[in-house]
Amino acid sequence: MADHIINGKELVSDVRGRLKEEVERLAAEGLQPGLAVILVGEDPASAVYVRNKAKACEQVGIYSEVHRLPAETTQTELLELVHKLNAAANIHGILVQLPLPKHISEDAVIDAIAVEKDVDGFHPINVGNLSIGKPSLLPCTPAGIIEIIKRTGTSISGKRAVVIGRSNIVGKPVAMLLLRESATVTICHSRTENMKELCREADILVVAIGKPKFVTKEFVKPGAIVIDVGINRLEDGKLAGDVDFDDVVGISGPITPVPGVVGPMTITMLLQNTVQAAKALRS
Ligand SMILES: Nc1nc2c(c(=O)[nH]1)N[C@@H](CN(C=O)c1ccc(C(=O)N[C@@H](CCC(=O)O)C(=O)O)cc1)CN2
Ligand SMILES: [Mg+2]
Repeated sequence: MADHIINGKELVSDVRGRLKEEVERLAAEGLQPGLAVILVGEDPASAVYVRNKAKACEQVGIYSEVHRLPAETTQTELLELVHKLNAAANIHGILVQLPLPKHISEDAVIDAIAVEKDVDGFHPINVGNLSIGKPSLLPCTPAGIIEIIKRTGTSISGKRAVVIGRSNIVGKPVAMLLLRESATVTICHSRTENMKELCREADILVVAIGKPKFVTKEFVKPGAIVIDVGINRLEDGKLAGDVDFDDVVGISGPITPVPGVVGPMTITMLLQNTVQAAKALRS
């Protein structure tokens, strides 16, 4: 593999190794971080992500419990479970896997999670704290993206960063985090005019638009770091990112393949948030 293809296995095992050591130190002090994950319904992709989260917890020594609820679960029943977990002393992080079935309001459920246990960083108070630069639990995919960029040795301060996508889970928070690192940030979306030209100015290009192979080499400034957040299942069953990797790899600087980097790093940041929440709740 070309040396500018970012190696997710190496990155993830390094960060998880560090977290495992920290969890061991906390255990010696009598604290075991605990995560509760709630999965409603039978979405197969969500089931895989939840299984991977539980496995990752086990790997680093975090206690985890998965609450698998039927698709017909009412919003009231789900909120009751969230309230119970908010009060549970052995649980420091609560995560409700998204998407939820249509009859449940995601906003109502996220609002019900105790702010200090919101290890997804989706609660409006955590989102607000991120935007005004106060310490908070950060959303996992955006936090992972910053970690990936830093670990390639790319400096962010003063650089032009373009984010394609304006979702609440990825596009907006990653733009806020890049701004916090003193990048000059542009957010592009479906209505953006001259998107290729804007992207070609980017030293850092983050793509989270949900369209397979949308970004081709015409979008990329030579040497730019390219972070692909897309996970698109193609008709042949293969996964594709939002970046046309084969087209872009010859011109970009460090680039993330899909699968293998952003997804596993997202789960790693969830572990990190759970440890952070456990330490904050203890003190
Ligand atoms: N409550 C949340 N729900 C969702 C989130 C989230 O951060 N919190 N993000 C996504 C799903 N997600 C985590 O929950 C997630 C998606 C993908 C991966 C991952 O490891 N992807 C692999 C490919 C996996 C595959 O084969 O399908 C990769 O990129 O290498 C991890 C987590 C929406 N919901
Ligand atoms: Mg809904």
